[in-house]
Amino acid sequence: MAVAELSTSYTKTSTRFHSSQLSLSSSSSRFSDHFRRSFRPLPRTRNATISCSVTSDQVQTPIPVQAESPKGKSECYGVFCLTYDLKAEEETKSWKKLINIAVSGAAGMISNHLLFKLASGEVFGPDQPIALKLLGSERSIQALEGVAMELEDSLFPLLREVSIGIDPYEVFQDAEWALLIGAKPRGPGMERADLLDINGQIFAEQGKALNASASRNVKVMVVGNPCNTNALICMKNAPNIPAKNFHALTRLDENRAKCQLALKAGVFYDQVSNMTIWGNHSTTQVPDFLNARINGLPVKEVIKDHKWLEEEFTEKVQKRGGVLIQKWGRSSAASTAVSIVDAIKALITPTPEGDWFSSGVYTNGNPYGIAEDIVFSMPCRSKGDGDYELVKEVIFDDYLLSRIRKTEAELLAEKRCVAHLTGDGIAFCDLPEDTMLPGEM
Ligand SMILES: NC(=O)C1=CN([C@@H]2O[C@H](COP(=O)(O)OP(=O)(O)OC[C@H]3O[C@@H](n4cnc5c(N)ncnc54)[C@H](OP(=O)(O)O)[C@@H]3O)[C@@H](O)[C@H]2O)C=CC1
Ligand SMILES: O=C([O-])CC(=O)C(=O)O
Repeated sequence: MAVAELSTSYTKTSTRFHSSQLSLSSSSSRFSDHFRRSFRPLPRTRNATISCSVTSDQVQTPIPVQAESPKGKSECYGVFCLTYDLKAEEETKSWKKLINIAVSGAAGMISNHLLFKLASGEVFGPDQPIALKLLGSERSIQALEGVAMELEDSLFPLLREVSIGIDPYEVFQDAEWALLIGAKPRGPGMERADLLDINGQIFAEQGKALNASASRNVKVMVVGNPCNTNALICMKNAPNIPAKNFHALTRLDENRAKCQLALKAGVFYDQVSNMTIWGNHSTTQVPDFLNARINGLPVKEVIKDHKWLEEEFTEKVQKRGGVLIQKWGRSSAASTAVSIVDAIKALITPTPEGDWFSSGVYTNGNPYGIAEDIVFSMPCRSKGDGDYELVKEVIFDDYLLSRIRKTEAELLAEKRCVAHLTGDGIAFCDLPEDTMLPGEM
C-alpha cells in the first residue's frame, strides 16, 4: 500500500510516535543516530508501520507493512513510523522496562522545559527508557506536533516512544506517571471561583480518564493551578487509584524557601534541609522556619532576626511567583520544571537520612490535626519506591499553628467551592477575599 495513499486519512486526534520501539539492533548508539538520519521522515500514515531489519554493517530499505496499531486509534508520524526488527543489543540489555509518562499541557511553557529533562534521563536515570504520552487540545495540537518534532530531532536514546493526542482516556492509557500541567490561566477580572470551576472541570475529566485508562498504581503530580484543589478533584474522580498517589506540586515553594534562607544565612543552599511548606500553593502557604535546618542547626539559631523570618521571609516565599511575573511578564516555567524533577526524584530515591521534602498530599489520618479530606502540603519521606510517609518528628508553636489554620481554612473554602466536582453535593463559594495564587499580586 502506498504511503501517500495512507497519509490522506491521517487525523490529529491521536498521533503515536513509534520512535524506538525502534530498539535498534545495531551494536552502537552512534549507529542508531546514523540510522535515524538515513531516512527522510515519511508522510503520516494511518494504521501502518514500516518495518525493516538492520545489522550493524547493513541498512535495508524499509518495507511498508500493514500493522494493527496497538491501541486501535494511534497514528504514527514521520521517522517514528519506522519500526525496526529489534534484536536486543548489548547496551540495551541492562535497561529497565519502559515506563509510560503522561504529560498534560504538553505544549505549554513548563512542559517545554520538562519534557527534555524527562527524555534525557535526568529524571528517571540513564538506564530507564521512557514513553512520553502528550496531552494537548484542539487549540494546541499543531504546537504539540512541533514539540514532538523537537523531541525527534534531539535523538534521545532513552526516548522510545512519543504519542500525542487530545483525548485523555487515550493518552493516559497505561500511564505510570501523570504530570498534569495544563490548566487555564486566570485572566483579568476572572473570579477565583470561576477559575476553580473551569480548571476543576478539566481535572474532574482527567481524574475519570486516569481511573479508566491509567496503570492502577499511577503516580499523579498536579501542577496546574490551583493545584491543591485540582489534585483533590482529580483524586475524587479516580476512586480506583489510591488517594496516596496524588500530589500537588509545592516543591517549587520549598526550593524558593531554601534559597531565601541560604541567602540570609550566607550559606550555599544545599546546607538548608528539613524545609516544609505547609498547606496551599497560594499566598497563604506556610514556609516552616521552625523545623527547617541550616548546616544541621535549627534556622532560628542561625538566623537571629526572627522578625525577618516571620515577616519578610514568609512573604517573600509566598509572593515569589508574583514578583517574577512582574519582572519577566510570564510565570516561572524553568524553575517549575526543575521542581517537578525534584518532586519526582524525591519519590523514586530514598530521602537522605534525617531530611524530608514537601508535597501536597491527601490528609487522610494525618498526625498534625489538619482537617481531613483536603490536599495539603506536608513533610514527607520516601524509601524511593514511589510512595511516601508523613514525617512525625515536627514541632509547632503558636505562630506556625496560626498560619497553618489560615491556609487550612482557605483550602476548606476551596473544597466547598468545588463540591459539585468532588461528589460532595452542592457547591458553596465563600472564599476568603485575599485568596491568591503565588503568581497573583
Ligand atoms: N504548582 C506550581 O508550583 C506551579 C504551577 N503553575 C501552573 O502551571 C500551569 C501551567 O503553566 P505554564 O506551562 O506556564 O502555562 P502555559 O500557559 O504555557 O500552558 C498551559 C497549558 O494549559 C493548557 N490549557 C488547558 N486549558 C486551557 C484553557 N482553558 N485556556 C488556555 N490554556 C489551557 C494549554 O494547553 P492545551 O491547549 O494543550 O490544553 C496550555 O498549553 C498553570 O496553571 C500555572 O498556574 C505554574 C508555576 C508553578
Ligand atoms: O500563579 C502562577 O501561575 C505561578 C505560580 O504558581 C508560581 O509561580 O508559584
